[in-house]
Amino acid sequence: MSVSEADVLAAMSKVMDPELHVDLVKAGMVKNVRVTGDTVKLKIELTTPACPLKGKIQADAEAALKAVPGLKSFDIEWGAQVRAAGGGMPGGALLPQVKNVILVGAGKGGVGKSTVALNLATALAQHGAKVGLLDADFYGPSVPLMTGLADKKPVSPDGKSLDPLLAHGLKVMSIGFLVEADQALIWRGPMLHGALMQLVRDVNWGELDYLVLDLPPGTGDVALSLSQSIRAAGAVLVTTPQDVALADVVRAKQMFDKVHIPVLGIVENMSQFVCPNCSHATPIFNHGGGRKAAEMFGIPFLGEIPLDLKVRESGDSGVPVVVGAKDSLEAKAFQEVARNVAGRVSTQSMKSVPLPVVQAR
Ligand SMILES: Nc1ncnc2c1ncn2[C@@H]1O[C@H](COP(=O)(O)OP(=O)(O)OP(=O)(O)O)[C@@H](O)[C@H]1O
Repeated sequence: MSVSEADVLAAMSKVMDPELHVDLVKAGMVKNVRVTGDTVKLKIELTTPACPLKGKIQADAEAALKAVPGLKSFDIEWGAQVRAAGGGMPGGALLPQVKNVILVGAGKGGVGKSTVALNLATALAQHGAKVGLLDADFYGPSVPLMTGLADKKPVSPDGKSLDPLLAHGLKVMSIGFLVEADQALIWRGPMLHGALMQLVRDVNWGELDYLVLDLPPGTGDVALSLSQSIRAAGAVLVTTPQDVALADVVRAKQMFDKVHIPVLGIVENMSQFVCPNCSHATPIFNHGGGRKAAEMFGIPFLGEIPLDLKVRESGDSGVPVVVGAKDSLEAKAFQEVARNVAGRVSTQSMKSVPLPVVQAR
């Protein structure tokens, strides 16, 4: 019995991408099908190199090909092509080469937002994605220290734009590179908006799959400003597990809803302290509150990061834990968060993401 390309495509159309809820053929993920006699070669192009469900998709695709009558062998080449949020329309006019802008926000300070933003960005880059990290935490930029770039300054190739600095596979820009560390930063209104637009528009980001943007805590000003000028794939909310932090996460979610930025999910940071000697887990700030909040909102829970000395030390030393201790429990937790975020962003690429209200200059 001879096998045709149509037989192979019919088999692949029975395989669902469990995250996108669409079959591989409809999602345009099946490429280069070449049937020769009773064997087939094809390429499956995932929507992110950090696909959280690759194992399941691979098992299902292989099972479907094994069930094609007459097909004796197959060779699947795996690849990934990150798609732009908003059904192929990237970050808006200000960021035409950035496929997905991911905001990282928190209802209040000190919950580990910058730590999550940095490790998320780095983990995505470790999968092979092109990633930028923009520290827009005007009131306490910590990315220069956390990336080991504290004594560096970005240069301008043309007197107008700035080249981002490079660290750990990321293109990095921070408001902290542009102002002195001890300068009192009293940003408000138009000044804040202007500086933010400079960081977004006047940086030579080049082509990026993901731009991870570390927001200042709590305030709605920056989120509002961004919602008016760029198209974000969505926001990741970081919280610690105790009840008082959860009240802040509720406010943060309401703020993103108000400015029509989809919330991709919640990360619980400083979740439990796992003793490095006996592995006993102590829920210092309680445990499970992030998941509870996610359930309450009906949004995904993206993962929990343990409270650990390594994470704090890595922040101070300029080497993120996903690089410096990449096999640790903490690094694995960040990697899982990154895969889950990438999966959620992929689902946004199938939907239309709200357009900026105004194209700011
Ligand atoms: N899981 C963790 N375990 C141990 N220390 C952590 C963890 N997450 C963050 N930290 C530490 O907590 C401190 C605050 O973290 P970070 O600066 O990321 O928080 P933030 O929410 O961005 O704060 P801010 O609102 O001030 O910008 C840092 O010293 C960081 O290294």
